[in-house]
Amino acid sequence: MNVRGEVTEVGEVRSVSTQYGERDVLDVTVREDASFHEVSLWGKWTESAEYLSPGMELVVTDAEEREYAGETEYATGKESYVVVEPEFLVNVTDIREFVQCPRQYYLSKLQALPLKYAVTKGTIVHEVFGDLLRGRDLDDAIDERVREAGLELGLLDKEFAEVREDVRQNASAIEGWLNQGLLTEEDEWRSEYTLVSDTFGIKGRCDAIRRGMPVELKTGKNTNRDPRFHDKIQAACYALLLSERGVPADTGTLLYTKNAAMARNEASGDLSPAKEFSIGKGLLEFVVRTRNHLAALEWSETTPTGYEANAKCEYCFEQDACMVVSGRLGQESKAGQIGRKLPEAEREYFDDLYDAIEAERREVHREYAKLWKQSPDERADDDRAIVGLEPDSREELPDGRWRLTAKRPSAATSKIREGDRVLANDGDPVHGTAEMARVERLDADEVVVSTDEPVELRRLDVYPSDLNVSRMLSALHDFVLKSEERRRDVLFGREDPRFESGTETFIDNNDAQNAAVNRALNAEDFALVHGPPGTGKTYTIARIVRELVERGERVLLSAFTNRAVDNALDAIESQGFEDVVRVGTESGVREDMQTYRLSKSGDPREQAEKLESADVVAATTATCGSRILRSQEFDVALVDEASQLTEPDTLAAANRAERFVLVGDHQQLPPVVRSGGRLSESLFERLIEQYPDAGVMLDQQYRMSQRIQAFSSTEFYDGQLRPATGEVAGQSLADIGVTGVPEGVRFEHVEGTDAAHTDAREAERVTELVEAYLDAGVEPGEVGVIAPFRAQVTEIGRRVPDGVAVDTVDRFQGSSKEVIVVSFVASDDMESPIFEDYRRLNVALSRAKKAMVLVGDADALRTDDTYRRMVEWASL
Ligand SMILES: Nc1ncnc2c1ncn2[C@@H]1O[C@H](COP(=O)(O)OP(=O)(O)OP(=O)(O)O)[C@@H](O)[C@H]1O
Repeated sequence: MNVRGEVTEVGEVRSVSTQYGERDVLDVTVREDASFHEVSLWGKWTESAEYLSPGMELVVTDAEEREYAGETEYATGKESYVVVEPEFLVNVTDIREFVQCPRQYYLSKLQALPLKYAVTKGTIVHEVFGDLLRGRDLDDAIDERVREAGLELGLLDKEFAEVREDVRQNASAIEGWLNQGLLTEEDEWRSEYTLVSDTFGIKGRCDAIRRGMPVELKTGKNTNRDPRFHDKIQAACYALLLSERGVPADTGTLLYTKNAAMARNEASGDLSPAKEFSIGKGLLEFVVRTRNHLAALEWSETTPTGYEANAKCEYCFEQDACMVVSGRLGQESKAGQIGRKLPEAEREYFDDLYDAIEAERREVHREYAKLWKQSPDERADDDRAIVGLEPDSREELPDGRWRLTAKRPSAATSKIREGDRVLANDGDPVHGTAEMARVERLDADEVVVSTDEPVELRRLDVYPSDLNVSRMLSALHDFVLKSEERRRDVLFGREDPRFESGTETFIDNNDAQNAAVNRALNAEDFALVHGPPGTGKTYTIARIVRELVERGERVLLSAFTNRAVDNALDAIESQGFEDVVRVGTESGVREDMQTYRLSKSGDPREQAEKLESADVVAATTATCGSRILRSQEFDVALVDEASQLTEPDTLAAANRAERFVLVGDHQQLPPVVRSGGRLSESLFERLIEQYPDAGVMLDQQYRMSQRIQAFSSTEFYDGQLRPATGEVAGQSLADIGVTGVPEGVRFEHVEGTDAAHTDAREAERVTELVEAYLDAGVEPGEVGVIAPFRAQVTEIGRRVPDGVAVDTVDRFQGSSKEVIVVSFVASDDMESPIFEDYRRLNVALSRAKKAMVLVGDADALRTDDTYRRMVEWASL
């Protein structure tokens, strides 16, 4: 049986004589639910004494059980593994690096892979390998895969023909091996296999499985008889995960594709590309112990020094980088330190944000653990999965991928959207078969996804990825260790931001907007544009971009969401400016902006030229951290929705440019982070508080009637917000031909219940109100309903007619409607916060143009000061 629980006590390692001689043993107490277990860890498992501490989670698999003095005791047996913090899912590639050197693992985490030919080529060769296994023609596969990497190759100054030849040499080795008769008809192949283990706390994607055994591809050479040790480790990880699924994988194969590509006379060693080795329990235990060590370092937030493993720094090609990082950040490292130590403030800042980012990563892992901790129904209720699918058809596509279709008996709500990358699976995403998939279509009664390999499509799961977390870390690294001193002086408050003087007229009907454009153009370091709801942020951004380009500057235009990036492009386009390149995935970019989208695939030179010559490049901040955009430099980075971005996310864009302009509103939604803490404050908010003079607030709004905007203006903008024109102020439903229904703002009292997150009675009332507006002639697309909880959104969604948008505040930010109904989910007290914080309330109350109805329990709402003022205002 497996023992799994929280460590409450760790003993001392003792040596005892047993029938096998002297052996070490470590006693640990583990709490599993309400009971405490004494567990003895024997032999090498005692190593964990060095890092095991109370509070950690521990698993002992196949523990031996015995009764002693009326108590059940457990001990590790021959088959056992001991796993520390299994919920922290360590990537197989990280274990491999950690074995090479823990410090290298740390550095890779910080620095992110740059654009490098070896990396791009490696990816292409892996893809061609998968294609060959799927039975594709070698030449076709090479042609297509090289083309697909066209943009990266072009930026690396590579020609199509040259890369083709290079890849061919590597791929021929594989093909030769596949054809060597080594493989018989019985060979069962499967390429790219996603494996996750909730017991061992490991996840990864194996290059291929042959007869149930792992095969790993390496695009390097190795003339020794044996595979390299760290390569073996990687294959052993997969073997461990496979054996957990009942496949006793005792052999691993490493394919070194460069081996056959070398001239025969070059080396005297073993030139066969494939090297097999046997995988014994000892190696698997080593893998688990290494993984434990890594997880424990992460748990205790300790920076590796390199001493943990017996790393040989003098042979390491990362030695210099390692010494610089440790020198500047004042870290202990086996390689030693060079470089000047950064000022204390910067080191503290680095440490604080590093910890915050890693805390966020742990939250992502916790989210991941819900894949097995929650039942399918719980996941569906939580909107994290679409369950109960019935596999319908599967079709192999010309490129060897698969299109899978399934029927969807119930169209429950979920976070999954078309274009998302999800985990498609047979009903059990962890122990069954699961494949990464792209959602092609999501209808009420059918789903269509595409995958590399077919699966029985019974369920789709949200796939929590820590890619964004990794990108935050490299943005932090780039800022602290690579940015200009001047930038750090300003952002760390040692110098004030500077502005050139001079004012010109760019916008003649709005003074604040004009001041904002001037501030942005005059900024030598950065400028801030504070834009409350509907004040023309996008309009102002478009004007700034156009003017910068006219002055010969290269601009990076970025925002948190694809939607905001596309909106800004739209505004730029409507100013008659079209020299723009949009970087993003096909599914992320809006249909009418596809013409600006730069495809990653194509002729290397042409694609690179398009990017490098573009005056304006537009992408989300997440994409700003990609290999492609990290190869580009700009004069100015202009970031919209900056108040919704974490500081490192904003830096990802700012790092790419000499100056930056942030546009946002810290009185609306803050950054969305799971862990809270330091990441919930945006750089925008920090800077506007530190340097109010660097910002300009847009004070005229083009959206709400006078009556609607009043509360938001007094509560959140010191009463400074005002309607831009008389028409905006005095607008009424009559302007759109609707009469006989209430305008302005109204409060509807509904008696509260003690139900926490839904209220059916209130949903009924909301529906009646919506119907009254529709009956009076308001188009469904012009009516919106906002509720604080998803459960209430579902409750209302199933009642109101199609076409009426019903959603949470987060989904409404940035949009507006003629009529808005806000459901406060009447409850009889204010125990659970309604809109989490007042900023969400501000967003909810500033979406309507002409009519807004607030529905809730007035007595309960009145117990909070802000809500009391709101009820009074709405009941006027
Ligand atoms: N100076 C201006 N003169 C005329 N119309 C303007 C001006 N500035 C903005 N507008 C108009 O006001 C409307 C709102 O502007 P915009 O979409 O730029 O606002 P926003 O602040 O980005 O909105 P949100 O709060 O939703 O992000 C648009 O229709 C825009 O054309």
